[in-house]
Amino acid sequence: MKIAVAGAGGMGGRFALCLHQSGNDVILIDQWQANIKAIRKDGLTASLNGKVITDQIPIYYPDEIDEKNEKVDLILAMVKSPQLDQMFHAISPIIQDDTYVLCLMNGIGHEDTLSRYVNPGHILSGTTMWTATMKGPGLLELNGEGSIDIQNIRPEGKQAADKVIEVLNQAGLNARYSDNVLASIWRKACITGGLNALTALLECNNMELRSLRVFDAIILEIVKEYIAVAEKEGIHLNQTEMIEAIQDYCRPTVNGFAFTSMYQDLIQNHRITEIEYMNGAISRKGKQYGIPTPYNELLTQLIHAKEQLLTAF
Ligand SMILES: NC(=O)C1=CN([C@@H]2O[C@H](COP(=O)(O)OP(=O)(O)OC[C@H]3O[C@@H](n4cnc5c(N)ncnc54)[C@H](OP(=O)(O)O)[C@@H]3O)[C@@H](O)[C@H]2O)C=CC1
Ligand SMILES: CC(C)(CO)C(=O)C(=O)O
Repeated sequence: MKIAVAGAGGMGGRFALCLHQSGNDVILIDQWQANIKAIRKDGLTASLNGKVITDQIPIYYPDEIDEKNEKVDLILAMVKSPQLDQMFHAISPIIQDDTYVLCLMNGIGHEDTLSRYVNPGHILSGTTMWTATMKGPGLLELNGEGSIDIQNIRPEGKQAADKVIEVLNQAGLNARYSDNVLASIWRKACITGGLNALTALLECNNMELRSLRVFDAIILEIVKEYIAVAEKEGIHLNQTEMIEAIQDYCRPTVNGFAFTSMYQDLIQNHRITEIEYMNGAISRKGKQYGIPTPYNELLTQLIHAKEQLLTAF
């Protein structure tokens, strides 16, 4: 399959590497100059569960992409949420009638952005529990295990979803079909809502967060707010299941030693975060439905305050 991975960060790099190594024709698209330079010069290098591998994968700036140089079967959307619209606007020349798009990014509402550029019948949506850390330009640290849940957002996309799952599984990415991907997206959003902002504010990894005496009490309130808002959107989240999923994720044998993507953005790289697509979305939707969401609102405000202190934002 010919696949363009839009966003050559940690996660885009992980998926590109696995898909390329399993025999697909893969290109990367990114706009981080140092990253592009490094990958063009030395290839994409990853420490994959301790084993170092390097692979040569073509990489382009978005404005180098036009309809004549690259016709792709699938675009994997793996940028940070605030960049999605800009990226798809820039690469719209390669989005043709038979192109499919798979979005595995964190956050709520990306299908609406993608629908501006792609026929909704060609959008596949999903979540992933794989993780990745960008150690520097062209350099990835990939630890632990993960999975991918996917569904077509319109019935006509089912055949494409099955084909993409097959390709992802050939690449060892542990993908499966979800009958209710919106619920999977909300479940994942609730996990990131519990972990990401707190780890960035407290500057700790998942396991350290889990060890704090206040952890259970705060997580309970965040999760309750997610559940109340999700219910209004017709999505049922189970409180015990969500809390156990968050606790489980922090175990040393799962992803306890990992740093969340928000920690990486804000604390390591001093970049603005995806908070508006995570706890911020709950706070906005809470207002819309008349549901109080004080924990998610405060977390959103505190992350914005920290963005103001640490970034040029
Ligand atoms: N990392 C993780 O463990 C997980 C992440 N996700 C989600 O996957 C999506 C992609 O995330 P992820 O791969 O982590 O994103 P990264 O931050 O690793 O990369 C995203 C983009 O940010 C830019 N960038 C990254 N690092 C730097 C830097 N140091 N300096 C300048 N620019 C930089 C690059 O493009 P540009 O220059 O165009 O900004 C890059 O394409 C997000 O929605 C995230 O929430 C989901 C599960 C786990
Ligand atoms: C790994 C996980 C699930 C942690 O919340 C995540 O998606 C992230 O870091 O953004």
